[in-house]
Amino acid sequence: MTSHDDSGGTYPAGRALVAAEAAGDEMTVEGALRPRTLDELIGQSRVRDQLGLVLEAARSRGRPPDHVLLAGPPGLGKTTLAMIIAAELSAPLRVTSGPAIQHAGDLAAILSSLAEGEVLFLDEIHRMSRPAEEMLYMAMEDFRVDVVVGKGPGATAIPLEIPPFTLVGATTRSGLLPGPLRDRFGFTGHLEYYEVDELDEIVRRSARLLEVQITDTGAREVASRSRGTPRIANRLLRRVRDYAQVRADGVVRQDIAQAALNLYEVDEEGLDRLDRAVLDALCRRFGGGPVGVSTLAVAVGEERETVEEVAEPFLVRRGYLARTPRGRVATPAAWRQLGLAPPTDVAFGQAPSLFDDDCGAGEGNAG
Ligand SMILES: Nc1ncnc2c1ncn2[C@@H]1O[C@H](COP(=O)(O)OP(=O)(O)OP(=O)(O)O)[C@@H](O)[C@H]1O
Repeated sequence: MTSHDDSGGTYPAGRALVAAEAAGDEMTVEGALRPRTLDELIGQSRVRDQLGLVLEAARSRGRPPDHVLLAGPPGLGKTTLAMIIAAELSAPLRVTSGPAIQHAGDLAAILSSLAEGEVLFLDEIHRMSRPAEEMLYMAMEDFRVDVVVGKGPGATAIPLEIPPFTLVGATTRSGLLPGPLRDRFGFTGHLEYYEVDELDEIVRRSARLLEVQITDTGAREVASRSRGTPRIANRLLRRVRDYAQVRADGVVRQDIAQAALNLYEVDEEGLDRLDRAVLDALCRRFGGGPVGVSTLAVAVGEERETVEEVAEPFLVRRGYLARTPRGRVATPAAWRQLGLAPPTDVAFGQAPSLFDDDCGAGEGNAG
């Protein structure tokens, strides 16, 4: 069984979704769990209200809305919102990402093939190449690009009209976007981490779609360990469901959720193996910092981006880690989390930096 997706595609529902789940098709499952309209979206009430107004005004004018920038940590719903924007406008959606656009020509090819009113979703927009970015400025403002033909002194720029479209850019690092690009978005939605109550609702909705039996306390347990992130909530739900099926009667009760999440090393606060490894390296190996994020990433055997975009925002939010101009610093709470006494001889954040390798651009996003 399939249901129609407002952007023209189909998505599995009911038994078909359960079958995709059973086949381990995570992308299909994740896609099918996405809310399809602003009304279906749980949480993010501020962005929902603001965006709702932008879209309604555009609809009443019969014109594409201003370009939209969605900023926030991974897994909070940027892709979901881009799909909702297209669906609410009854417009087709084209999906691409910054890393896929390395040359201005790549972007010109996409832009010139857009239909009037189409929504172009550009994920990880901060990772686009500079020449493509410059081409995008003109496209966003004037719905026109200059395609350069030839090289050297003989090169000529051929102006190319493009139909009015709406760009939806998504970024986990809005601080890295150049001012001229940021200024060309008429609306910026800052996605916030979700409250436990909202995640609770998301978990119960996903459980319904996946035909997982879950008790209220079971859902609460999953929600409270999901570190404010719907993608994590959905993932943990699938893991506790596995556990409930294999080790119990299939019903996700609180004790089952606790046992499963303990097995997967997700603690009561939602800290996982990577979070603990970061805190452990920071406190035990680097004396609480300050230490550069690249050094920290090497110490835990992860990519810098993963530490910076996945672990850090949550640790900062929980008050375990601070980003200072001199590097990352463990707070007294971090030491206590690891069962260690915070050092008393060094004022918080004032120690000389051990490895000031990367306190430049990336630090601009602190907080
Ligand atoms: N408000 C919400 N209500 C219900 N489910 C949500 C919500 N936001 C996100 N989700 C779920 O979380 C998953 C991740 O969302 P999405 O892919 O939109 O995040 P993202 O911010 O684009 O992440 P990334 O930046 O990593 O691409 C989706 O499968 C979707 O089902």
